[in-house]
Amino acid sequence: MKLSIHNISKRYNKGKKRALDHLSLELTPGVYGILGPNGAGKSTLMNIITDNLKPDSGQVTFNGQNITELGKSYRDILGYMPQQQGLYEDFTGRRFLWYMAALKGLPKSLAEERIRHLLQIVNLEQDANKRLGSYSGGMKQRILIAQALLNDPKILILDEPTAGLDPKERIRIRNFISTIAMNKIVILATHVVPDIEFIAKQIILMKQGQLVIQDEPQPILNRMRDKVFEVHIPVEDLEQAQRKYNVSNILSEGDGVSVRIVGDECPSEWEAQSVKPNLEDVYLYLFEGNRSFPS
Ligand SMILES: Nc1ncnc2c1ncn2[C@@H]1O[C@H](COP(=O)(O)OP(=O)(O)OP(=O)(O)O)[C@@H](O)[C@H]1O
Repeated sequence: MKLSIHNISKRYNKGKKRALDHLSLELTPGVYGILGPNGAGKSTLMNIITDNLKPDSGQVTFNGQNITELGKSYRDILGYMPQQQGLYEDFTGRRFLWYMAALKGLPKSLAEERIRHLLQIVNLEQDANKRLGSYSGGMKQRILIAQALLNDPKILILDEPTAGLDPKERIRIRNFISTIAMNKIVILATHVVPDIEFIAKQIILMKQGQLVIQDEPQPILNRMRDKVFEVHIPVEDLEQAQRKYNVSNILSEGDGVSVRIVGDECPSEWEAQSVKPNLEDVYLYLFEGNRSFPS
């Protein structure tokens, strides 16, 4: 199973605003984490992959066939969880799933079985008859994931699935995504960087409509070796450190602060220690520091 994005470009505002610029990707089963600052083109890409938006040039193919030509048979294998908005607050969780199953054209008997199964999977059986308006943020995210899974999709697209959740719910949703990812192409766009570091087979980093990097987490982290440092400094020096360096984290420690710095050069003002990079450091290095990896 392969989803290919071939050289896609897209502009808005009569060509004035460039959203995607000759983007190409190859996706096979597994979780892909899409990361990029606001305006990088993530939503535009997802809208094109879901065939809700036409690119100006380039094409998306599923197993070699153009998705536009596949039409309904492509939509039948697609599951999409949009960002949380416009939930039917008066619907119960169960009624919402029935409604979405009808929109997707699922036969009644199949819908009944899927809804029962999915309510169990997302752990909302007990709350299925409560109004969505009374659901917590995490419960709403879970019912949205459940609706995306109604047709047992081969391609699952999740837009910010953990937005606004507390850490416990985030971990739960993250683990849940891992377990349902088997034999599916899962595309997950998020600003919550640590969420994908642990579950993504590959990370896709985008900036200004272009692909910065598509690779497994470890090789990306390896490229950050000797670019992340920790210094222990007095509080008075913090402002100087923030002015001069890309600071990724500050931790109050005793009578000073421990500061995590991302950059090409080891800070010389203080005694610095090189530390193990994480994906947040990569994000900061590429996007806040406006740098690129040497090829
Ligand atoms: N309908 C539209 N009309 C005009 N410009 C648009 C439209 N949709 C997106 N854009 C612009 O295209 C660029 C890419 O936007 P897109 O929403 O795809 O990025 P994103 O990475 O999803 O951003 P975010 O993280 O903020 O959701 C941005 O500069 C945005 O302002």
